Amino acid sequence: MERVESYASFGGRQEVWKHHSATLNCEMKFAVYLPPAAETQACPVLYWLSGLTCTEQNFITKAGAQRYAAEEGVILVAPDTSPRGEDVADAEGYDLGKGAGFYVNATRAPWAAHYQMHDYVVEELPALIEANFPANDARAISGHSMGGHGALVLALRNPGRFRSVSAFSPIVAPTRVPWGEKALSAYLGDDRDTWKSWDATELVRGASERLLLLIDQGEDDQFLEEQLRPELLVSACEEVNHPIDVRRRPGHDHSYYFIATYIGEHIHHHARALHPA
Ligand SMILES: N[C@@H](CCC(=O)N[C@@H](CS)C(=O)NCC(=O)O)C(=O)O
Repeated sequence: MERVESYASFGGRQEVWKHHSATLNCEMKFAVYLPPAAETQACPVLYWLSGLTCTEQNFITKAGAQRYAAEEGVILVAPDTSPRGEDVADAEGYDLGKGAGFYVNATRAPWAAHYQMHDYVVEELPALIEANFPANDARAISGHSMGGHGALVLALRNPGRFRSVSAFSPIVAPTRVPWGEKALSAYLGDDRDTWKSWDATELVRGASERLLLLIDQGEDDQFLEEQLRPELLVSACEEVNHPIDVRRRPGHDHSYYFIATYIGEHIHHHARALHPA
């Protein structure tokens, strides 16, 4: 593992590391923000999953999250959004292949050789963070758009693994919208039954844990009606009495300007779960 960037930030450090991922079978970068509290004690970790086209850079350069993580004593970890490298399969378009791993474990060629983002984010990355940084095993997860889908699905698939979950502008029903249908058919094949275990609106129906789903959604988001459709998750939650809090924000779009406006509220929400009284 090698540190490739390091900056002072709000009394702590913003770093970027690269390492060989055994799960993804390639070299990966991830960003880690260490709050000042991490100099003297082990801190809990909030994992952030970015959206389509992003790398580990978008969140750390645009969301302004470091100020809140410093105040709350929370480590932030932001992985890349797909495996990377010349021998990693890719496709035309920004919504499949590199930059579009969808946080699933692919089962189909040519994707399965590297596209195992679920296992990377749930298993390999936390093990690496908890062994090499001043991190304890209290974990939370959040993300944006494709990464909001990732946060919801990873939390719902892995009860007990995360103490809290939230999302900005998530793709809540990938089995029913164009971005999701394109990615899931490529990574998993044409049998739509196999897609359901990667869809938050399906998973919530069988959830064994009642983790509150905190969601922020801009009402002027250009992807709201075709790709995101938060009302589908709200109905599924109502059917099974699963707690959900969707905060609709007038005037906000899909961008990091929206995320930066409300990220403090999300980090506060996670900090309350991560630092039990
Ligand atoms: N219109 C965009 C669609 C992709 C997009 O909006 N990506 C969002 C996540 S779904 C994002 O975070 N983009 C990078 C950024 O804003 O920094 C494009 O073609 O690049």
